[in-house]
Amino acid sequence: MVTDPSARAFSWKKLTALAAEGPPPLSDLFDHNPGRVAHFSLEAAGVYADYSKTPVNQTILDALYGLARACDFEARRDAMFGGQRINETEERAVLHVALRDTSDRIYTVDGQNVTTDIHAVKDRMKAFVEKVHDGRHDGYGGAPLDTVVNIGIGGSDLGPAMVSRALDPYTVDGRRTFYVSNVDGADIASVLRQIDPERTLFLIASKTFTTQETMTNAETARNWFLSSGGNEAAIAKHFVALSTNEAAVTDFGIDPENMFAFWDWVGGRYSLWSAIGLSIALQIGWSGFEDLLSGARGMDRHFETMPLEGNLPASLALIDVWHRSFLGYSARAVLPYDQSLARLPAYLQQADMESLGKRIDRSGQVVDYPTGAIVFGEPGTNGQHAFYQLLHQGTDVIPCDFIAAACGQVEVGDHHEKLLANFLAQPEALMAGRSVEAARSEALATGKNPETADRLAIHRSFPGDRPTISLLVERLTPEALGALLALYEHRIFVQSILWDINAFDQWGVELGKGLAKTILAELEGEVDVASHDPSTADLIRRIKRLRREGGVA
Ligand SMILES: O=P(O)(O)OC[C@H]1O[C@](O)(CO)[C@@H](O)[C@@H]1O
Repeated sequence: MVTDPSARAFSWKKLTALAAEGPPPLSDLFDHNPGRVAHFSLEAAGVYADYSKTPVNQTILDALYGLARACDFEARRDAMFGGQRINETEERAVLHVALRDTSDRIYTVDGQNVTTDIHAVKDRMKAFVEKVHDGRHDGYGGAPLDTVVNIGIGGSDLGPAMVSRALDPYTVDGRRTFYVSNVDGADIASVLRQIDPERTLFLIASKTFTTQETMTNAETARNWFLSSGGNEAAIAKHFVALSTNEAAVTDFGIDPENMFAFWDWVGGRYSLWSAIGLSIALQIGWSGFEDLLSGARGMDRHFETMPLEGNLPASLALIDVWHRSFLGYSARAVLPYDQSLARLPAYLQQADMESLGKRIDRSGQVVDYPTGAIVFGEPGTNGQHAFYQLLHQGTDVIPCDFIAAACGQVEVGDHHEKLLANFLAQPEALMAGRSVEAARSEALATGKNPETADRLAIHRSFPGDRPTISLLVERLTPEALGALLALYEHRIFVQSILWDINAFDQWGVELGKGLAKTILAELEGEVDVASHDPSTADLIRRIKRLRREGGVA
């Protein structure tokens, strides 16, 4: 589907040849060019990225830029901002960028202005947040609605839940926000135990309003509300829908007046900027939510206007593709040195892996190169005491994103300096490593006898040469967070351009969903289970028996 496949093939071949020479050792790169940081770092919208500790030199970077051009980077980027239906398998435009644009620019899809609709919903959201905050919209008994429970899953949960946690210090006094996602009843049960129905606003967040987990939890919340003092008339005050599907919202029993809409051109995993972000706005106030949007807008402007060579999301994406498709690194760790970003890895798992976990290209052909990497992570320093052993000494090379804010949202004693010291030390250690000889000397220096030092040296050595990208903001404000998230969104999009895959569909989630429906009927009834493979059939029978014996079925 790229306009000039031969140019793409030429660039791909060139990069394959460069990779075959072996990635340049990081220490050599710094030895040859001590000023390398200035050439291999960029700043945009308050986010600084140092990618000098990745195995790229100017020749490799130029070849990657060449590949991006051959893949129509600019045209594809412009097609997104232009509202073209670049999500080809769902025949949808991809315009989450329009949600955060406060300028007077008009975005269109098929010639239809979508900006007016965006403003209309935002105006309603703002008015609603203000009414809840000042008590004009109160609970059925006249108490303030100071508790929000967002019920959603995937993009209708991960983005808002991650932002809500990240911006906790910006919470309007006295407000509490909970997120329920899992169909496991334990999830909603633990939230219901902590809330008062008279003070709680339930946001039922679902793009389709058909998702099994969300509808089940919404039903449970409604039953609990009705059995805990609320009545049918009070539902209108306490239940709000965030969705694209008005018919399903009405069927569920929520008045369309209590629905905040968004549109099919907002992908689920790109939806926190839409009505799906209502829980964030209720938590931090409307102006805080606008600051989040405006930070993202800053990154959008940079991404849309900056030529390839200075373009931060594009440059990081090129390195990702170099790592994944040419050097064969199959995973990437996301390591925020910031406890408030504890849910960022989970959010990025959906954003990245649901977008890039594809093996069919845009022309319907099976690709012959690796695409999306496995994304995982934990906040530093916790991860250091868990899986960093493998990052430092394991057999796989796993590129890492290290993320930090120079100033803590909360500065307690010297905690933040200690956090930052670790944020700086780990990438240095991953790059520098330690030779067997240095490990032996260190063992001797710590009092080991020569025989023990000899024996342990190899175990205490580190291969080094492990790539990292360091991302730094001044402080994790709503603006900075918005910019950081938009950076990741565009980085994912650019990778998809280079791989010629659709970053905006998710057919891979359908098969298991469908089968679960069939199995549910079998678990709940006396239906024959012979239609499954022998292993699944045996598990179903075994579970039914255990549930009978356990007294729950
Ligand atoms: O918002 P909905 O329609 O309930 O969907 C939730 C999630 O389910 C998916 O469709 C598949 O997991 C995601 O893309 C989406 O974010």
